[in-house]
Amino acid sequence: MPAALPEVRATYAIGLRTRFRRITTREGVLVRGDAGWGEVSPFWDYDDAESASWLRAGLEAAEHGWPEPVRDRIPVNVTVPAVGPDDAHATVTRSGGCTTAKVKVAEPGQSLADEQARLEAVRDALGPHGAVRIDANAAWDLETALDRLAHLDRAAGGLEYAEQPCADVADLAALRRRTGVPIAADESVRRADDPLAVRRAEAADVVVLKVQPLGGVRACLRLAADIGLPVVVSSALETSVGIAAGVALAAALPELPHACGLATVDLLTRDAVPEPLLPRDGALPVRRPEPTDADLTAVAAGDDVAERWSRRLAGMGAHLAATR
Ligand SMILES: O=C(O)CCC(=O)C1=CC=C[C@@H](O)[C@@H]1C(=O)O
Ligand SMILES: [Mg+2]
Repeated sequence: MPAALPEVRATYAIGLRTRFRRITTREGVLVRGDAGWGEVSPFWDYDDAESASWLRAGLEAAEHGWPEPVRDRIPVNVTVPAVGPDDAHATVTRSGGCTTAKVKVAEPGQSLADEQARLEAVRDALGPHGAVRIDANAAWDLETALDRLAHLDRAAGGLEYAEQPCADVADLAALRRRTGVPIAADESVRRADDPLAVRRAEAADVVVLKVQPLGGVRACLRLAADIGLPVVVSSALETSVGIAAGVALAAALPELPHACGLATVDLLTRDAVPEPLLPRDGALPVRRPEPTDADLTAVAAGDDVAERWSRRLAGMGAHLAATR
């Protein structure tokens, strides 16, 4: 039997200001239940089985809400896509006071020199006291990672950490033993059959947790407790409706030693709420913005896209029901 699907209030299609993760438009559905608004927006390259966790997170938001916060502001990093140095500099400067930057590297078609120039520009914009982290999205083999990290650590004037430099947990562990740059695991947690393998292999200093891919705020809190490593909560490039779930997780974690990757609404050309979750003084407030009818109309996708999402939701629902 399929899982009960939430009430879909809008299917959205919103442009990205810069190509990110090789996409230029973000799509998803906004749902509404007794506890509030939720977002379900798995990327199109995820099948129904992998997307079922994203639906589970949207259902949690709409039907149950989230645990009580233990803090009221969430320090965040500015996210710098794989852009040129001038754009990277400007992105940091107009970030809303972020003192940590996460810089995308290993973009296909770009050179080490492109990455070095981007990192130098980011350090220049942040000043000496800011923190710079990079994300390679699992692109490098072990030897490439060792070589790149040495160069990029220098260009950045010191890296806070490198997120998912290699795909394999064994390679992350080997790299961690051979470099002074701390390692963060993202895909090895959110797309792995066994997210605890990172801990057992001593493959990471930090884990990146994302609410939708990991099936909700409560599922992430359990995972954080099981893994026992410092957590950075990051977005899955959602509207402020989805970002609010990440904020709720970051607000409920017992410890939050690093800035979170939740300042991504600015990567979208518009948001689905009147008051977007954007940083001020480098932090997001702990609140839950609500879309208005005018917002929903402004972000609404065409009928063909809405029809594709309706079929997709049914497929996710069937998987969720089968795994309950
Ligand atoms: O962590 C951040 O600063 C922003 C979120 C972010 O980088 C990502 C969001 C969505 C998809 C991913 O490719 C990407 C990531 O790998 O962390
Ligand atoms: Mg990542």
